Amino acid sequence: MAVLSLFLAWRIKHKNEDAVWLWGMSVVCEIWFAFSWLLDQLPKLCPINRVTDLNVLKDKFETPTPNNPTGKSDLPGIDVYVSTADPEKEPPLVTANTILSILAADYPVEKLACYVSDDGGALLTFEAMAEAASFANIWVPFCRKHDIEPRNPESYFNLKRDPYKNKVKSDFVKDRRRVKREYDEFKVRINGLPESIRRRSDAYHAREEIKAMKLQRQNRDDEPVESVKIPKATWMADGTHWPGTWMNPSSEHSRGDHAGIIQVMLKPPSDEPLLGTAEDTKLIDLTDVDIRLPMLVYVSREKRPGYDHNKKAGAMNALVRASAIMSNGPFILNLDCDHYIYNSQALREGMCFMMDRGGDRLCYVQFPQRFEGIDPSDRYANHNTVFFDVNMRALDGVMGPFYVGTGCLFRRIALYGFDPPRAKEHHPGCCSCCFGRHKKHSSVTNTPEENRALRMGDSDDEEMNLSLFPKKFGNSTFLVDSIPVAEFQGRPLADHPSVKNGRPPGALTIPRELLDASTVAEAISVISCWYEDKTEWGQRIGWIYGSVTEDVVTGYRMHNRGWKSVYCVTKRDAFRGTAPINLTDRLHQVLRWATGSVEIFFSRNNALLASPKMKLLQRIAYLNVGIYPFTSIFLIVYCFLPALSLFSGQFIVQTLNVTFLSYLLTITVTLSILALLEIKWSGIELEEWWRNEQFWLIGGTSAHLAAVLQGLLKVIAGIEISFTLTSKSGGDDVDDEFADLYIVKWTSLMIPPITIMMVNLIAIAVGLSRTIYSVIPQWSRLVGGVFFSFWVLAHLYPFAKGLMGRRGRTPTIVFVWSGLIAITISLLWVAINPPAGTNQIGGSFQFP
Ligand SMILES: O=c1ccn([C@@H]2O[C@H](COP(=O)(O)OP(=O)(O)O[C@H]3O[C@H](CO)[C@@H](O)[C@H](O)[C@H]3O)[C@@H](O)[C@H]2O)c(=O)[nH]1
Ligand SMILES: [Mn+2]
Repeated sequence: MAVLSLFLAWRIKHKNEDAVWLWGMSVVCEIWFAFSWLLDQLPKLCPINRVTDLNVLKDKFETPTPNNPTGKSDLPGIDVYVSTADPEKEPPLVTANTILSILAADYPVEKLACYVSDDGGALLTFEAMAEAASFANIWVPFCRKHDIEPRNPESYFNLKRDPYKNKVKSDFVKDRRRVKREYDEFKVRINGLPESIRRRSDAYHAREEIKAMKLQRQNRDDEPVESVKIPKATWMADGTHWPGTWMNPSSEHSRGDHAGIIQVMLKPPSDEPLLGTAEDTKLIDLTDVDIRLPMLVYVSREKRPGYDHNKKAGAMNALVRASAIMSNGPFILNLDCDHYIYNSQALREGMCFMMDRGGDRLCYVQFPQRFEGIDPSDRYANHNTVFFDVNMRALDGVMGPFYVGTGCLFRRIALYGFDPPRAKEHHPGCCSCCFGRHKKHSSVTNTPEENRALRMGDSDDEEMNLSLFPKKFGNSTFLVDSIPVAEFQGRPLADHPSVKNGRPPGALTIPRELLDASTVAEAISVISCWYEDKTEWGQRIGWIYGSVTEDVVTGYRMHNRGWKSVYCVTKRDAFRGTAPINLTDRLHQVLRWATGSVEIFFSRNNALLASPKMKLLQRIAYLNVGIYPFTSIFLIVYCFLPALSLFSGQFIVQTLNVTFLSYLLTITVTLSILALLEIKWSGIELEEWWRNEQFWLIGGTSAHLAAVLQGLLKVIAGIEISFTLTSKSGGDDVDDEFADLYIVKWTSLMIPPITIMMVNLIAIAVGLSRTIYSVIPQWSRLVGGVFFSFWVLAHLYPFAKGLMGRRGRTPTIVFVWSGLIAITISLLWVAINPPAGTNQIGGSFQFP
């Protein structure tokens, strides 16, 4: 920081009189870079590491005591939410596998409930989920019997390592073979679903048409028969109409509007273990294996024209309400449809923090996102390790990591907009980060039982006011009654007023008889599209609306109330998902994230407006999230500078003197040391770090600029921003796993980086030829420009590779456009500033 400020001061004082424009542009950019570097560095000042101890959790909650002689688990309930939106981009097989990994998770079955949100309302997804529910009957007990990992069948059966290692049970070989065969059949059924739904629907449709025609003939015997038009529909196997969309939401037959649908696919299990027998399935012997399955519910919220559905945030809020009525787990795990549970103990790991001493002040436990199916060289920095293993982990030492949309375990009352307990006792302002405390052991400890009223609202004195609940949460009394008004360690206390009404609030398990038709009907009413009208859903309650990165805002709101979050890095990855490895898809993903950031920047959720409960460093971290896309403007200018300097024969400084060079050297050396430190601390590799640098420039010059423009359009012209889903590959093609990497799809996002590359290449050529053909070649003048040009090009190398495709098949349009632009710029330059101009050949750019 010291060297940087001295350097900037020197730069400002020492104008390049020969090229003031070049000097001015570069100094402005450098000041911005220094500022954005600070925003990125400061939140890393108090890094910590955390470790969990699952045995302590077991000791405390699952060991027999005099009060609990059987040692029946006393862990709190968890509702798991899985979001999917389009069966074409998100293959139902992928979602089905995720569901199976959740149903098989190592957590007390009666405490676990799984909700699938299908924003497409597609029959295809619905039937795939039903198939998964049925396959779970063999898959889940098999996993329990043989301790299978991971519990996602597709990944498990594709494991490269020896499946028989460490397996002791004698019938493992036989069981595995049988389950594998079942899984293959399951896959065939899932993959055959689109065809069978189409055929079935066509058949029903034809039948209906004939019926209608007959009817018409009977009624009007003498009139000629006209053809009967019946709107096409999707038919379910039992011969009833599917109330959702036709085949899939993006098809021409539907605009995605549909009724609200809830289907309980697996009923809540019995409270006591249900041990299997040898005959339970004719396939494998399940003697002494618990064969119960967690509850599974399919939910598709209602969609109607004229309503803003608020993308994923809207879908999640519908689930929050429906699940409050159906199982009301005090904790909520959120997963994208492609993120499955890779470590069956993951839920317990998260619970370690939630149930720890002081854990009641945690709003969520975020797990790092880990990815599969990425090309070995990770060309576009998809693993994002610098973010997940440096920034997020470091932030854990302040108020906690951001919420990143998936792999996050929430406390339900934090989502409801309540304040953390003991909010008043906490002293804001003081940053309690400390440098000595490097290891925090998380063990589960007793806290004195206390009975706390929960607080809500911006003013500190606003006590809980029950009469305001319907206004905030909407009109469902079921829902309002399910809200705990007092809690202990995330669990509602038994003295909740609604107990008197006969419904156990926040019941850890719902008794079977409670999940009756009226409960489901109530749950359907809270997923209707008008339910949120004039309530605080999306404003202060639940997932927050108004940004395509709903995740960041939602977490921000909680930190803003004084909640803390925790980052849970497990030895064995907790969850794993997929990421787009195609350049275009990746750029669009980065574009969405950056646009979301710009939306946040121009909203009331800008970190500059944060509450005093937000710690300074945390605020800086959030400010950084909102501001980073704007760096693109300066980055693009800076990438053209070396070229401009080559064309003009000028440089950003008047002379390459000792002071300038030693500043440059010191800054480079300190930055390298810093990078080394981060690499050492986080355990990432140098290559990953370098990929991150490269993609920072690629994204910075393309997607981030577009995001700034889009964001400005939204602010100025009110143009809404859509959510472009990233396609998830089915992972089915074994021969060419990374085919996606080589597909070249044109997008206008590519124009700026291509232009930068071309201009820099031409500039090197121009500079080189001018030096060669000049009377007295001044090689030293060339060096600076060429060096920095190469530096820019080195960063853009993965991008260039991406344009080449596999066999160098790049759309000609790419070359035509970029060639044209590059030539125009060069010509323009030559016209303004002829290269042979004598006025510049002086000592202006020489080594001293
Ligand atoms: O209208 C919508 C749009 C999206 N989704 C779901 O949102 C998830 C994320 O979409 P994806 O295209 O996979 O986005 P990614 O860029 O991979 O996701 C990251 O970034 C998003 C914010 O931009 C977060 O919502 C995600 O959780 C986070 O993983 C998927 O499960 C979708 O099914 C919906 O349910 N409804
Ligand atoms: Mn995703």
